Amino acid sequence: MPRPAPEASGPSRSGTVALIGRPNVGKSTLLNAALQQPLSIVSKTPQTTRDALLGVVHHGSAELALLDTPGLHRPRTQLGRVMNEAARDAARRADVVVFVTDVSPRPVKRKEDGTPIEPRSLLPHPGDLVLLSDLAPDRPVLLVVNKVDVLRDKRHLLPLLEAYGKVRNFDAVVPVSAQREDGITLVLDEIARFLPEGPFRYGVDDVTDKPARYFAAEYVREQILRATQDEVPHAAAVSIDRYTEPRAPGQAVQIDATIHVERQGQKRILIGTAGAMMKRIGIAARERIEELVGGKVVLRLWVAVTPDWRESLPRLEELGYGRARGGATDAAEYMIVAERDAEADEADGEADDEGDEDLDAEGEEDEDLDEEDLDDDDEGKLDEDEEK
Ligand SMILES: Nc1nc2c(ncn2[C@@H]2O[C@H](COP(=O)(O)OP(=O)(O)OP(=O)(O)O)[C@@H](O)[C@H]2O)c(=O)[nH]1
Repeated sequence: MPRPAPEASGPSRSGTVALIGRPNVGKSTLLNAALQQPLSIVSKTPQTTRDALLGVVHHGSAELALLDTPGLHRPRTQLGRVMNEAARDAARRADVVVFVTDVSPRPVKRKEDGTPIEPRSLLPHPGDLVLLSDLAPDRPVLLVVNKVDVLRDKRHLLPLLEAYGKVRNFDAVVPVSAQREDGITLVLDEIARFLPEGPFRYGVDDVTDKPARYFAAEYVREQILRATQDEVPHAAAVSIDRYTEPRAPGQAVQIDATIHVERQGQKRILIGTAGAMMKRIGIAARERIEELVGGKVVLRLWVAVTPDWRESLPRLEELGYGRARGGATDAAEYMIVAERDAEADEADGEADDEGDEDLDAEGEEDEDLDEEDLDDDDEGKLDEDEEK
């Protein structure tokens, strides 16, 4: 159900708002809830978001330019460093910073015999303490504590909020469930209070500044994240080789895209037996892109092995990380066509049943990360080469 917009009152306010936090805490889900549309891709795999994504929300007399950002983490690749820098850059540019965390239970410290040193309680995440120690000292910072729906005993919430309050004097603290869209209006109200007075910079119907081809690549990647596990989601990138608008009404948008992976084994997994995995990914991605563009799409997917693309700055540039997404590719080796025709529609039905499976509902963390979340084992430091 659409959220009722508050009455516009007082002078207009407008500004940039960075959603910052560790991977997987729900920043993209929060952006989507604020926009009331699933613009940003969401998955249970940490480090889903790879670059800053703008979503514009008009809320009463305020215009909020919300920037979803990659989760800040301990980087092990150039890609990780570029992602962290995108998040830090957004925080530097923002008028207001929204620091997002979640209430996932943390492991407790134990004695040698295994007995817990302290009762199992919710504590601020150690990674958050690192990130908050130098976050935007000179501008409003709001704390959003997400995923409160997972708390069976809501009495744990207040001590947790109090504990975060001791870490930093937040300008506002709002517990939410972004997934259930609970508390979102309050978050927007609080942000609006801290925005500078000024005219709106976007049209009332503007949602983002990225072109449809950017989302075409992201929605293919989203399906890869949902369909694969272990190292494949982290090793996959998508480039758009061709994006052609329809020449006449009723015709389809034509998209050619290449999925880059780093090794032959990952390519085999992605293709699947007789191309089944690729077909499933292609169909689901095409449907998502069709919703975005509001018309028919023909999507052709290739898979290419592009060794060590995550370590190569020129490759990252080509793939659009660290700047506006674009980029043609070379050496495509495999093609699957997922296009809307009678045969494909038939296949859609079958793929849908599988696709409806909500992988996100598992709420599990991916153990096979090749880049680390800032977790309890961290010594409270990012990599030496990573300026904070
Ligand atoms: N239970 C519950 N799960 C949530 C909530 N919000 C997000 N999630 C889930 O948490 C996971 C991560 O959500 P994202 O929105 O992708 O998190 P993110 O912070 O953008 O992640 P990165 O891209 O890694 O930075 C997904 O499986 C979401 O469905 C919530 O309010 N409650």
